[in-house]
Amino acid sequence: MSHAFVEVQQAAKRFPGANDGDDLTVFENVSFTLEKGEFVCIIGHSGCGKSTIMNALAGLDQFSDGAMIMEGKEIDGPSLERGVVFQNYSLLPWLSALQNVRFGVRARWKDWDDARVTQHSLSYLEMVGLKDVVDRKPAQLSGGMRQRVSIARAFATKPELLLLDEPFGALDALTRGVIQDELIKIWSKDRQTVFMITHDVDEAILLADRILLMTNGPEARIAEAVEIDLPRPRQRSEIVKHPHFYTIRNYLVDFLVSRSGALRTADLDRRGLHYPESVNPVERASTAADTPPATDGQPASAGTRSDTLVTFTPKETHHG
Ligand SMILES: Nc1ncnc2c1ncn2[C@@H]1O[C@H](COP(=O)(O)OP(=O)(O)OP(=O)(O)O)[C@@H](O)[C@H]1O
Repeated sequence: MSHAFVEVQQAAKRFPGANDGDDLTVFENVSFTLEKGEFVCIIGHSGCGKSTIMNALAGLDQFSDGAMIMEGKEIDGPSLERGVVFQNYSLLPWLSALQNVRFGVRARWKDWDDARVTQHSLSYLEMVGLKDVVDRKPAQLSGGMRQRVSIARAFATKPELLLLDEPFGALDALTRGVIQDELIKIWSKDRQTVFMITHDVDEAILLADRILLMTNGPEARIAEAVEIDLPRPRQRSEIVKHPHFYTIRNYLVDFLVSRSGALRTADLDRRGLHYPESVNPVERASTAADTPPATDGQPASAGTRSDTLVTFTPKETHHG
């Protein structure tokens, strides 16, 4: 029996309630897999638990229930096999860009001599366009440059699983576009497995093989996985011309604008649970639970269970 590269099984996260109140269940029954070499994005409204899932995969947090398995072994703490890039760069401020990357590379390959560590680190800094500023400290770099150092550091250590928590969230649109292109370039070369949080639908379509859609929290879940089968290599200016691009985009936007809240409301009603009125105006406004959106082209399959894969390209049927 074959197993996925990473499997999250029936995960839930609960926090104790304040002042002896009820526990807060952020999410429940979250199950998904990542195949080796796959680029998977997860989207959902603030507070549904995306970072909590990512931190658990990084080994920095634990689920209240459920299991996480990578290559047949339970994840029970941080490991060099799992690299993380956070939104806030997390560079060591007293080290130069090169020293920051060298730090990770040195920890990964302890038997490499200094020249090899430096050469390997420089090659990744060059890939993200920082060849000329490798001796600068983080404070002497722009936000975009700092994030490129973080990405170079994460990829240079060649972890088997890369976890990216909104890595471009703090960047302006132009810089974001440039670094997305660099990320595609570097991922195309190494084909590591990537799990990325983003709030940007266009970014998710540009980068992902699959996008996991989370309903609103508390009591969130993964409602669907959408397969992005636009041809690679993808370029921002080209994919918008693909006949499926806007169908996929409309589907995702509709999920975020209405279905993510409506599905949660339906889940709570089904279970007889009640939370105070949502502070999320989008959720308050939503009504059409379980109704796939009207798009200019319907997906080949659609549903509302976490194991539902939504595709927009009808698969070829082979006869004989
Ligand atoms: N230590 C804690 N105690 C109580 N609640 C917590 C704690 N840590 C996180 N939470 C709650 O868990 C929920 C999920 O947080 P998380 O950061 O995972 O969400 P998210 O989907 O990543 O949000 P965002 O998109 O804003 O980053 C939030 O409602 C948050 O308030």
